[in-house]
Amino acid sequence: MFIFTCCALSAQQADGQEKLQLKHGSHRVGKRTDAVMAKWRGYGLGQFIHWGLYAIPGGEWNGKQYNGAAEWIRSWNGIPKSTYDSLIYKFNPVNFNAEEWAATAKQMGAKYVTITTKHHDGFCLWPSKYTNYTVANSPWKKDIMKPLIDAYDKQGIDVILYFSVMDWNHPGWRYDIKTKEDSIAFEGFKQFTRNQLLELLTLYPTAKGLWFDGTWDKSWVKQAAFADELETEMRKLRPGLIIGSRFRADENGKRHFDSNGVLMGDYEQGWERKIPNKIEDVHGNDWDCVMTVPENQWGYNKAWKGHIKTTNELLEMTAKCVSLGGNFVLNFGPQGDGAIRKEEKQLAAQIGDWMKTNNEAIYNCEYAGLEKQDWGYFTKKTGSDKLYMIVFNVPVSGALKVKLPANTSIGKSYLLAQPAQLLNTEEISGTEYFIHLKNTAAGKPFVVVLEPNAKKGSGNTYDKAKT
Ligand SMILES: C[C@@H]1O/C(=N\OC(=O)Nc2ccccc2)[C@@H](O)[C@H](O)[C@@H]1O
Repeated sequence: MFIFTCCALSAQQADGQEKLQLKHGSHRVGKRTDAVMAKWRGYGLGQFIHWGLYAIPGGEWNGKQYNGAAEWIRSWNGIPKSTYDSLIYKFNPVNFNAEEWAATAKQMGAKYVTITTKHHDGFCLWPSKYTNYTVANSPWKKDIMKPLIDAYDKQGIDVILYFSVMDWNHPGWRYDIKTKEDSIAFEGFKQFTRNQLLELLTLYPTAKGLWFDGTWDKSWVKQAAFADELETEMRKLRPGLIIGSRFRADENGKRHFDSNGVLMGDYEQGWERKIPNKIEDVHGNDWDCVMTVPENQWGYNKAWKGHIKTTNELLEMTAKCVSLGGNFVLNFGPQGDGAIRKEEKQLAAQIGDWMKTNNEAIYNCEYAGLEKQDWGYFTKKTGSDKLYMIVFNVPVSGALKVKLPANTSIGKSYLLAQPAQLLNTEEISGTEYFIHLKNTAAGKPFVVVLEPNAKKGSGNTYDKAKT
């Protein structure tokens, strides 16, 4: 007698776990090992750009503030949908300057940028031939994506294209497929989606990846086979293309991780406005965290409310992400006229100031595998033993505790900003040390470099307490 599990054939796995044989699950276990993904892994810091028609109202309509995220204002019952949709006739960003945007990202120290090509409202920042709802039919008329991609490429900042599958403007979009009519309409929508994605990859061949969004509704979750085939087609068209875990579900509707718990896509995209706390939380996968400056505003909002993150907070988020093997991506929401708001320009300048001195501890660094200490975060240079201590909390003692692996000692340590000034390191026990700071009134985060040595002899100098 054959016993079929509810959703798929199962096979005994080497470790005894019941592994489902999936047709549309993940096609790879473990991290990608190619050079394109290795470069992505080392980016450290990125920029997100949310820009579109929603930047024109900026979270306000007829003097009333929309309480949600500004880029979702079309979903507010305070605006007739057709009225929002006619914003296309007001899209004329006279202060848009692609070189300025790219220069701001360069100043901040971003190594990659994710730019909205089309958000949930369906308005395309490129002249797509598959819909009229594009820049081509706005007063602006011109392609926005090409000058942006060219400007970022010129700055050496890699471009990832954000694409919302959910498209409120397209007549074929459905939240779920319940009737025959839904099914027919959604088949047309799927072809439209495929056409636009192949169009983007063809028009902008230097784009390194696609950042998918709007893929949580049942209509798309039910398209495991179609999405799987489309992902394969896009990867064939653009070898090395980076696609995250948010694009598609497996045949059981599992998103981000398939029914066997294996990551879908090339990196985990679930870290939206949240950061893992410990290395176990990332399950050995690549990942990045995308973060807003206010609590939850991606598109431009005239009136930022609540807590606005400070430079030091954002630097600490960057350090924490890199210390746990990920990248940190900070969102910018340019104004409807195309200018970047002054608060974001200030943040870019201040973060950039710090990165100018300390980026060695961020770029091409990874999880150091050391016990977290209260003073801040460890990172390790990929392919080297060099360790960095990114210090946010200087202890009153001025002594930074470090626990190294057995048979490792500290060769030398110094402030990254003052490499000639060696710091006094004191061995507490076989693997524990204090790094004694000369100046404990830093006032802003700083980096201590540790150059470890293989330890002569073995183990502890002092016997463990007999308890
Ligand atoms: C980066 C952000 O991504 C989004 N949504 O991300 C989600 O993950 N949404 C979500 C998460 C859990 C359940 C349902 C939706 C968008 O709606 C938002 O406007 C912004 O572009």
